[in-house]
Amino acid sequence: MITVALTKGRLFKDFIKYMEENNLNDYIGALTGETRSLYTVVDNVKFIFAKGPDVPTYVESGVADIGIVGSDIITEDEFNILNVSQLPFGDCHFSVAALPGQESFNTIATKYTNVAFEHFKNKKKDVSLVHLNGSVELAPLLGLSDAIVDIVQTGGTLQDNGLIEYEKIMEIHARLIANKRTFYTKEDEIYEFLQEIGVV
Ligand SMILES: Nc1ncnc2c1ncn2[C@@H]1O[C@H](COP(=O)(O)OP(=O)(O)OP(=O)(O)O)[C@@H](O)[C@H]1O
Ligand SMILES: O=P(O)(O)OC[C@H]1O[C@H](OP(=O)(O)OP(=O)(O)O)[C@H](O)[C@@H]1O
Repeated sequence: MITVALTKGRLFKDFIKYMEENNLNDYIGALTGETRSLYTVVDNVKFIFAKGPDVPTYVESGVADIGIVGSDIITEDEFNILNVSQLPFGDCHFSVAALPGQESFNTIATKYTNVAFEHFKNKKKDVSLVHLNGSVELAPLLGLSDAIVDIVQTGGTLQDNGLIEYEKIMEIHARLIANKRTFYTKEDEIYEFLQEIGVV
């Protein structure tokens, strides 16, 4: 038996869409049922459904053998895991955004304080960071910050709130991560699963 930690929310929807588009039908039925259960077992694979930042925690501990997580999560925080490979879904990017005509970028609101800190440090720019847990676009509208560092996918949220992108910081993709020990001790089962989902 192997345990696979899946990120709930958008990344899960992208994963299902990717499998549907590629006719990888082994797991779709079991994963898309109407239930609030947070795990399901299909043959030799147990899937658990977790919030993004918790997926590497499960994998690091060995409770899960492999995981699917956004690169945003493992860029923001360090985990003792194998960062195995990029997956062909979950594409978006980190950007700096603000109101049009904004001239100073001294205060930055973000969920991703480490990403923002590194970005402005590399530019040799000293900024104050304001940590928020969501709806980050509100901050420049209300004067809490000059700008934000946030994930942009369609650009719809920025547009609907009258903000524009000033700088793209980095691309984000779904990543396959693995436990440093069980990736080798359960190599055959993991390889078989990765074949079934078309990533090897
Ligand atoms: N538009 C987007 N906004 C945020 N994350 C996105 C977006 N598009 C793809 N992703 C990817 O999906 C992952 C999970 O995103 P999701 O929005 O479901 O979680 P979240 O915003 O952390 O959760 P919640 O909204 O419940 O706090 C992210 O870690 C990221 O890699
Ligand atoms: O470019 P878009 O396609 O509009 O996507 C980007 C938006 O989606 C995410 O927010 P989310 O909906 O997860 O809500 P949150 O602000 O509460 O995190 C992200 O933080 C942006 O606000």
